[in-house]
Amino acid sequence: MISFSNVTKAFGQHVVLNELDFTVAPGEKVSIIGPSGSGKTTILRILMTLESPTSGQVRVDGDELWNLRAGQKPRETAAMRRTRSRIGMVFQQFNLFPHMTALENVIEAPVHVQGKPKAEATSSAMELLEMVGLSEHARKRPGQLSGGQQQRVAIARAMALQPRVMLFDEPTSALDPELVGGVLNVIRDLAHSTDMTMLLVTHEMRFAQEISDRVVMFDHGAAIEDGPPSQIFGNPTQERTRQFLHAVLEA
Ligand SMILES: Nc1ncnc2c1ncn2[C@@H]1O[C@H](COP(=O)(O)OP(=O)(O)OP(=O)(O)O)[C@@H](O)[C@H]1O
Repeated sequence: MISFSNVTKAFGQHVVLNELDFTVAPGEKVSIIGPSGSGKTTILRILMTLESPTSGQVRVDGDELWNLRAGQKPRETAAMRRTRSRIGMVFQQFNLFPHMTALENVIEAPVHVQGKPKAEATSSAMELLEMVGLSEHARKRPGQLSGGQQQRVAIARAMALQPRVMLFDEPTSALDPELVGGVLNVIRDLAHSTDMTMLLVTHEMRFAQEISDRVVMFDHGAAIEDGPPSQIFGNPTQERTRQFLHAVLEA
C-alpha cells in the first residue's frame, strides 16, 4: 500500500531521510519509533504530499506520487490528488477549524471536497462522532472541548473521506496525561476493527507494542530495524534500538 524506494530528503545540506527503503502492506498496522529528529514526521508529511522527496520513489496504492526530474521543481500530479483523498492524517496539534462545531469540522471535507449532499454527510459524520464517543458534543466548538475530545474529533474528521490509509503523528503528545487513554482507546478500536492501513509515529511504546503488526526503528533518516513487536521490544538486534528503548522506557 505504501512504498518508499531509495528516498532521500534533504533540507539544504541537512539530510533528513537517507536512501530510505520502507514498505507497508495493505491492512498492516505499523508503528514508527525513534529519537527526535530521526525523520519520522517527514515520512508522514511526504505521504500527505506536504513535502516532496529530494530523490527516490514514493508509491501509495500503486500510484507514484512525484514525477521527479533532476533540476526541476516537483509538480502537482493527478496521483497526488488521488492520494490525498485516500489518506487521513491526525496531527499532534488537533488541526480543527476553531469557528466550526465538531460536526461541521467532520462534514467539511465530504461536503466541500467531495461534493456530498449535506444530509448524507451529516448522517455519516454523526456515526463517526459516535464511534469516537462524542455524539453528545457534536454541536460544540473545539474551544468548548478538552484536548482529548478535540483529538477524537480530529480522528473522526480524518476518517470522513473513508480513507484506505490513516497516518497518526504522535497523536497524544500534546495531551495532558489523563486524556491520553481515551484517544489511544479510539485508535486501538480502529486498529482492531478496520482493515485500513495504519502508520503511527509514537512515543507510546507499550501502545505500539500492543497494536502493531510491525514496529520500525528509525535513526538518522534510515529504518535501522524492522520487525514484529516481540522482536523490537523483546530482543532487538540493533544496539541502537536497545539503547533507545532503554532510555525511553526508563524515563
Ligand atoms: N521544513 C523544514 N526545514 C528545515 N528542516 C526541517 C524541516 N522539517 C523538518 N526539518 C528537520 O528535519 C529533521 C527531521 O525532522 P522530523 O520532524 O521528521 O523528525 P522526527 O523524527 O519526527 O522528530 P520528533 O520526534 O522530534 O517529532 C529535524 O532535524 C528537523 O529540524
